[in-house]
Amino acid sequence: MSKKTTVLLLNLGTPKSPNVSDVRTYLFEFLNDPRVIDIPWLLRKILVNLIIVPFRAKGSSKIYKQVWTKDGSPLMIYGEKVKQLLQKELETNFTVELAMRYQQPSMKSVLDKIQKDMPQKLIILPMYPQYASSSTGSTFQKAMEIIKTWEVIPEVKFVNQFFDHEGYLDTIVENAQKNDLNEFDHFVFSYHGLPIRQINKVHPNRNCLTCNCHKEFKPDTDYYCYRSTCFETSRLLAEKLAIPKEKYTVSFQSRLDKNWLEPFSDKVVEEKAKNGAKKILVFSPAFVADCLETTVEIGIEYREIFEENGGEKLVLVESLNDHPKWIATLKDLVLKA
Ligand SMILES: C=CC1=C(C)c2cc3[nH]c(cc4nc(cc5[nH]c(cc1n2)c(C)c5CCC(=O)O)C(CCC(=O)O)=C4C)c(C)c3C=C
Ligand SMILES: [Fe+2]
Ligand SMILES: [Fe+2]
Repeated sequence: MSKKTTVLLLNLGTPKSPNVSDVRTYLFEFLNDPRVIDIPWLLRKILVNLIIVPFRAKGSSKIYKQVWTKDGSPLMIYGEKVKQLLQKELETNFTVELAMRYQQPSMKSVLDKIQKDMPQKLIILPMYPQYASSSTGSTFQKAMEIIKTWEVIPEVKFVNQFFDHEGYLDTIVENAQKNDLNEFDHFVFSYHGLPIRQINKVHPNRNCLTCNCHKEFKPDTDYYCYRSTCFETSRLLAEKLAIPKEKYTVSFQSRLDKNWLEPFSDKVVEEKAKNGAKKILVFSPAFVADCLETTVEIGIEYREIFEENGGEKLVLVESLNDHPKWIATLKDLVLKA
């Protein structure tokens, strides 16, 4: 007999609307997460509530207005689509739910609903291909805080990451191949950045920036090192697309300050243009759906930087969104869990 199973898909979350007050509420919840701004409590309260949020809300709201569609935020729209498509793909003993780590639909409200439905098994699947404490780790912590209070705790499975899943990689490859790859002078794999101190917490006995975990992926020691898995994801994609080593760069975007992972994507794009690259293709493998960081940051801001510095064409590989191969990948991850 197959078990009654609930699949909980998760993503970061997005403001209720792009208006300044909703963006402020979203940033306030997001950045007060101790796994996101991982500094002592009092310092975080001062930094986030008196400096970052007040200074950032207006600018972020402007950017959210650029990404917003008549149906809302793309991250939410694709989340809902993926939930429905995955539900269709799975047997009737599976129920698929969607929640967001911050804002709505909240993890508490969706997990309350799941608790009432009493599944025998719960699969928690944050849609982040590479593990990071601030994304996947935070989502699991929140889920555990809620589930630990339940009278009946069902069998719970966590899907920690899937950067090396063939289906995930092949979906990106297929999207990239919608372009003529011979046309490009250079390829950039741009990942969401992280503070360096967070990366170093993963392997506290050595410095990630001076060790070789980006050159060679060693699962025994580096399985949860975000920097290492980002480089490994890029190597796997480059191999599938036959892109030679010297033709691609791995970089990190969306930094909040200078102590984040380097090289910074905006600087790479600028430098490539200054060094004569005319056409570049940018991948965003850390994001499974179109969002502010892809559509606006890469698609608009980096394109401008590239063109201002002598480049002609920056093309962004579209996100996995509702691609049938991505839905098949999620199905496989669920069935394997
Ligand atoms: C890939 C997964 C993500 C990790 C890891 C991550 C870490 C992280 N992010 C911030 C700060 C911000 N991120 C913002 C937006 C944003 N971040 C992710 C994903 C990861 N973040 C996504 C998918 C999005 C877009 C959401 C959308 O609705 O489109 C923002 C808000 C936008 C802005 O003001 O720039 C902030 C702020 C930190 C500090 C961090 C880890 C330390
Ligand atoms: Fe982020
Ligand atoms: Fe590392």
